[in-house]
Amino acid sequence: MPNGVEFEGNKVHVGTFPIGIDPVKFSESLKNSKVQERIASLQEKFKGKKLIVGVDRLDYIKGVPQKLQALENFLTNYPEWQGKVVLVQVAVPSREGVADYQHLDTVVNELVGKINGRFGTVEYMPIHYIHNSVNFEELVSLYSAADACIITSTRDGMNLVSYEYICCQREKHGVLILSEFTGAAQSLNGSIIVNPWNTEELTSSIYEAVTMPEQQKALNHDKLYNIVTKYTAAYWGGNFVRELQRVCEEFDPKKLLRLKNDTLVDKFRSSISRKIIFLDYDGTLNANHKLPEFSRPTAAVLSMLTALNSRPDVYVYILSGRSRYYLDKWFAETGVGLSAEHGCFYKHPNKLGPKFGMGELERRVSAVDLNDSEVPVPPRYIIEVICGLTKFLFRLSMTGSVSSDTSDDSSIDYKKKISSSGWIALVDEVDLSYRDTIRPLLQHYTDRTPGSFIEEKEINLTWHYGNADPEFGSWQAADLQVNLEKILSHMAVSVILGNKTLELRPSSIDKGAAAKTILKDFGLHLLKHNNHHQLQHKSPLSPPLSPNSHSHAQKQELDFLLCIGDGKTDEAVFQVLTDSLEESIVNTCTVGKKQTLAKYYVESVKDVLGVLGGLCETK
Ligand SMILES: O=P(O)(O)OC[C@H]1O[C@H](O[C@H]2O[C@H](CO)[C@@H](O)[C@H](O)[C@H]2O)[C@H](O)[C@@H](O)[C@@H]1O
Ligand SMILES: O=c1ccn([C@@H]2O[C@H](COP(=O)(O)OP(=O)(O)O)[C@@H](O)[C@H]2O)c(=O)[nH]1
Repeated sequence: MPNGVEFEGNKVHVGTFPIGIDPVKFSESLKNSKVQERIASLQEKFKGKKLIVGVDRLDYIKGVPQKLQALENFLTNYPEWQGKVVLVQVAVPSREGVADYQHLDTVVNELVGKINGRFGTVEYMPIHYIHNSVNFEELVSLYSAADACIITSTRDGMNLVSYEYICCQREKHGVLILSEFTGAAQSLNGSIIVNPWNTEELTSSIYEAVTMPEQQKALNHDKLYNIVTKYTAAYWGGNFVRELQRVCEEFDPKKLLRLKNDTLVDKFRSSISRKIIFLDYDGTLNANHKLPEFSRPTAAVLSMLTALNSRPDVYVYILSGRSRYYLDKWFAETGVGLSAEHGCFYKHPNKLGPKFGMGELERRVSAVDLNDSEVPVPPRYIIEVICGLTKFLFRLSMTGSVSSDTSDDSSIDYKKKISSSGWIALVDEVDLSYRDTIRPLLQHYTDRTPGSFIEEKEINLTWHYGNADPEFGSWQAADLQVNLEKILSHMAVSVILGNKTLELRPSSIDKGAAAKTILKDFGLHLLKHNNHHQLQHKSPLSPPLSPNSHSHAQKQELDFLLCIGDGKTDEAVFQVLTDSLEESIVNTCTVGKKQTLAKYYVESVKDVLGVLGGLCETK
């Protein structure tokens, strides 16, 4: 799940930072002679009785009436404890001008009167009610003298009283009864956790607290004390600041450099080896359109792509989430390389010829040529019925696969399926039935979100809500995402958040995998900075190289790479390029300032076209 949002170049990060107390302040105060005297006097006063303490603001979230009712129930159910259990309840006045709080005050007063009237005697008063704040020494003395502390909040962000009580119980090892609805309940393992709405459970917890054997109390206390003295207020502060620094370092828009056309052109001009250009499509080469099928490339884009790709040693690829259908339809005339459906399929630029990229081992195994009718296929939202045929043909393409059984070489990371139209499938035995599982849910949201629609590609499914009411569409998308993640938790399918889209694709493939495979098809010696993609090139034909010789060899094979993309899916490409290529070769660039793995940014699609135009003009 995402733990932050980005808005207009700022990042808002959400984390959990449980607050603590200053334990030293409490332990020091217990050494104070006045406090020691007060503790002794309280012990004397309640000698022979179990003293339970409650300390709350008189707020309706603190569950004070629930606590009193449980005490009444306890004294009723366990009459042998009448006269032997006392509750000292400190109720600090809060928001006294507000009607609800005034009502709560009345309810609590009546309950205290009722219980004291029912069980009280000349010698015994079950509830000592202090409707006031108490000073620190008195508070610490009460905490220390009490055999148990009871907290019954129905909602409470943290609740520090629980921490303070434990801190003052080094001697007695008193029992903590703690509502499950407090933040503290998440950490304070060793307390009796209760639901304050369940009077019977609360009643039993009081019984358990007053009868708990000493050994058990000591064990529980040790656990609790360790937590309270480790996760202190100082720890909280340090943790929070560290996290703040980490997030700021990770997301520092100042570190992101603006891509300078002149510098890039200089690098391009001085390149003497191969040059690769990876470009995303939607949002990079074309501003978004409300309907995907209308977002076709302009003549200017097509002519720049053609011009760049026809230069010797320049290889242009469009790495897109689009279907093969649209990519072929729109870019065939340019001859550029393509990757469709977020890495599921790719094809090399026409000028490299049909067999380019097939390694020695793969060449030995004949790739079954498919009928070209397999591609292009119109997308489902245009002609629904074709889907079944697509599925069938896709499975057919699998039969032309280079099976791992036929290869004893681990250097082939993906089984490539190649069609006569040049497309290579990186998806390996994808079980397309995931779409049948997901489709009804997408349809459910489509029916309820006017303007939304489902785009069916060969492998991926995309739910578009760009035409829906913006607020309602985003609301529905967030809801759908939660539901999808529940269903997909046991499936190898991922949800990607796009521009007004939710896309479903096989988890094993992304644009980064396609980029890496393309680089490997060029026979590049990829560096191994980390294992992000775990696809390491190990050609049986090339001897192992040291890291230095790798980067040297790499520069001879490729000395300029430009990659521009605007979306989250392009980040996977930036990651792969950063990990596997020599830094001086790579120019990664995102569109719009944001948190990114790219080194550079440009502001807009117009700027991207400016960058490409600059390269086209290079002599
Ligand atoms: O990887 P990309 O080339 O950026 O493709 C990503 C998706 O692009 C398309 O959707 C986006 O563009 C549409 C047309 O401008 C727009 O209506 C939609 O809101 C965008 O998300 C395409 O329809 C998807 O299949 C691609 O995965
Ligand atoms: O008479 C009193 C009783 C309690 N407290 C303090 O009030 C705080 C209550 O914090 P808690 O997180 O338990 O609840 P909140 O009132 O913030 O919801 C604790 O630090 C108590 O020591 C106080 O200052 N005076």
